[in-house]
Amino acid sequence: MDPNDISCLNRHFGITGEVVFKEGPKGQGIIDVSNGLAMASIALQGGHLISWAPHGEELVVWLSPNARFGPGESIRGGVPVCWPWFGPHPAEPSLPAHGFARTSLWEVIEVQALENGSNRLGFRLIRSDESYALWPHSTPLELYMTIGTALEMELVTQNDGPVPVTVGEALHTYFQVSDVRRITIHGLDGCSYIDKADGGKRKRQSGAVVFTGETDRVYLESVDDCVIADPGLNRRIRITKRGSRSTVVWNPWAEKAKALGDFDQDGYLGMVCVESGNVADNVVTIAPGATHRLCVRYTVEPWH
Ligand SMILES: O=P(O)(O)OC[C@H]1O[C@@H](O)[C@H](O)[C@@H](O)[C@@H]1O
Repeated sequence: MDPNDISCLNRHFGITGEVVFKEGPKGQGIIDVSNGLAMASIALQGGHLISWAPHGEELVVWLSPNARFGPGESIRGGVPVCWPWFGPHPAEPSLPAHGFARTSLWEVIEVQALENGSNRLGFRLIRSDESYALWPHSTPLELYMTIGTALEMELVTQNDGPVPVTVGEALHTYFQVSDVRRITIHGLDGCSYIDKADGGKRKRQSGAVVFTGETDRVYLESVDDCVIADPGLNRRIRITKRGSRSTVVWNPWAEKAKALGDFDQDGYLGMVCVESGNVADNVVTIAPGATHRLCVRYTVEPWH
């Protein structure tokens, strides 16, 4: 099946009124999910979830109004899939930052209506000559999303090759917040981190994370739940994970956001990235024939 053919996708995988494939900005294939519990949208390029909110809740996942949707462009916001390396390539800095999964086309492999009212969607990364040139390994990659009161995402890397492969990865989730200067992030107290906004110095977190300027940190050996406490939106967002030993916390602040060019005026104040993955010291080596799973669950809790 042509992975871009909207009517074919609707015929094979659509669920009337619940899971609908459509043409989005710049002709990109988009899936709109609206069930009794939540709404979400996903771009087929990047296997990129671009919005999610349980019913009755403000958007949880943030998307820049200036996000670019062109072929091969990464979308500012949502949940970019960083794979098979995170940030700059470890040996070759001219290669695309965060790997190629977020700019590649993904094919749909399953859509299900679950008994609890959620929808489960499955995607497989489509490999191309270009991506084999960047990453000459046979490592099929699948992504599963369950859309309901909770959002669950599972990134599954299979090593089909004859040698071990080492993967860096993250679900680079952008969260909508009332004002990044007023939120706190809990669950990282005592973790050591690489401060990318301070020349890569190694530091240790003490207490909750607060934001007073550009923040770009890779927390290592971080396995506990992270909670974004947002008094302005009267809620806490809980991030629970398995198969992930790193958490990346990022806000570009004013100058960097301006330089990136796909944030709107003061847009950086309304977002924060809390990324679950395996990065830097925590990259994962997968033995031949083995499978690695990165699983993350997002829920919204009331303030009180
Ligand atoms: O602009 P990009 O490639 O989407 O990356 C955004 C940010 O992603 C974060 O994960 C990195 O830690 C930052 O260093 C980076 O600036």
